[in-house]
Amino acid sequence: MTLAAKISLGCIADDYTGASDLANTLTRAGLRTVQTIGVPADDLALPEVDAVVVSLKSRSIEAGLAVSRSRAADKWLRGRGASHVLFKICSTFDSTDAGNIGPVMDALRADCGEGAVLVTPAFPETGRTVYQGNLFVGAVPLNESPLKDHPLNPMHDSNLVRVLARQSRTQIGLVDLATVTRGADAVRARLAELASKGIGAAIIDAVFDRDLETIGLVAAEHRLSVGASGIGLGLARALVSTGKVKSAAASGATGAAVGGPAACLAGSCSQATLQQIANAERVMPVLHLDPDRILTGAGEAQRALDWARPRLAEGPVLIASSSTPDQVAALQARHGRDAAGHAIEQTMADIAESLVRSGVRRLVVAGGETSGAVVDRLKISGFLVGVEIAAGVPVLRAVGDGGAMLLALKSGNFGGAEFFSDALRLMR
Ligand SMILES: Nc1ncnc2c1ncn2[C@@H]1O[C@H](COP(=O)(O)OP(=O)(O)O)[C@@H](O)[C@H]1O
Ligand SMILES: O=C(O)[C@@H](O)C(=O)COP(=O)(O)O
Repeated sequence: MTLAAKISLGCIADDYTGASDLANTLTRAGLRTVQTIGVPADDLALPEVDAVVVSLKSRSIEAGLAVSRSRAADKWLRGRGASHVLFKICSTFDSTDAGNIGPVMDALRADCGEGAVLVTPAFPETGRTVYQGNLFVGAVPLNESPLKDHPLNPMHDSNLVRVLARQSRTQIGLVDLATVTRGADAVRARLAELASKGIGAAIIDAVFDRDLETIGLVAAEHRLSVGASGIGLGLARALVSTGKVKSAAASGATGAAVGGPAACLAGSCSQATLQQIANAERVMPVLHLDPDRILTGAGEAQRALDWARPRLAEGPVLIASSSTPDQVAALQARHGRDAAGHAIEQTMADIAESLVRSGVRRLVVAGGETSGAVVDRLKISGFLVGVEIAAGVPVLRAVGDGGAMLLALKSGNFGGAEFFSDALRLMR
């Protein structure tokens, strides 16, 4: 990989949609940013950039593996000159008591010798705010939000000090909103106080972007932070305001139109995606996969391809495995949670691979794990960030040898009611 100058900000994202969300935020804040899939190969040619977001698919894997992959990414980023690394997690703190936020944070902290790490999933633009250590999704606490029904990591506790303490070996403190409101010096003093007590990480409250700017100023003086796109925004603005990065036009990559057939794949079962699929039915053909047939190996991918191929010449199609929480729970009771998730993800990857072989060059994928499985199968090595479709979701242009291709990787919870047609309109 040819990165001429040293990078100013290194990021490790625990899933691919999260990575594109962060890359979008950094780009819009003026940082020239590239998203890589995994730790880049040495021969990957990329333009000169300020920030690199290494995308891992480490959110829902065994904690030890998540740690080793994250450490490898961290080593690579620091080797390219990144003095600060942001570990990008989900704005809804998606994790279980086994990890992987705590174990990865502990390992990265030990590697860089950080005192107390600032942690916040706040991302006000998408309604994620943190107050007194409690995460709110819109107007409701995390444990009352649709995340309570997530297929892989249902979230039942909105108090992140408690949630992170269950996953981490270090004690977890709190930097409250009153302190953040007093400014960067107050945050610095509180963080030093926590570190002096041996507290290794602190959830920090943030409700507005200005809170994240304060947090970013302090975080940028440290080696490591943990959070979602909001803290990315704060870090990027801090790097620009302190002159460490010369702000580029916040445009994003353009490029020649790609054209050709377009398809959408949805594996997210979030409330937002279910609504987006229902709305897409009015404007494009939609095929609902039968999850039981996927689990019993009954040729569901082939059925989907036979359905899609003759329709592609007429316009975009959407193929969805998504079901309601009751249906997800019933399927998982019959087949097991991990087996169900894995089989459906791999079927989505099978379908994506065959669609691309059939000429599809514009692909919208809904769901973080689903996007990970699809992008891995397509062997894409990285993305340049294009225009924003919705908060947290940019158009992505694949880099590498696979030919011109545009993708949108949508976090299950993101996007407006007409997301699929909004995306396709911008993916030319
Ligand atoms: N009908 C279904 N029943 C059970 N699990 C499903 C179904 N459809 C998709 N899944 C699985 O649910 C998980 C959704 O996660 P993900 O793709 O990350 O979406 P999100 O972005 O909403 O978190 C994936 O593992 C996917 O394979
Ligand atoms: O921070 C966020 O909410 C997103 O960037 C993200 O990580 C979403 O994860 P998925 O919903 O699993 O796509």
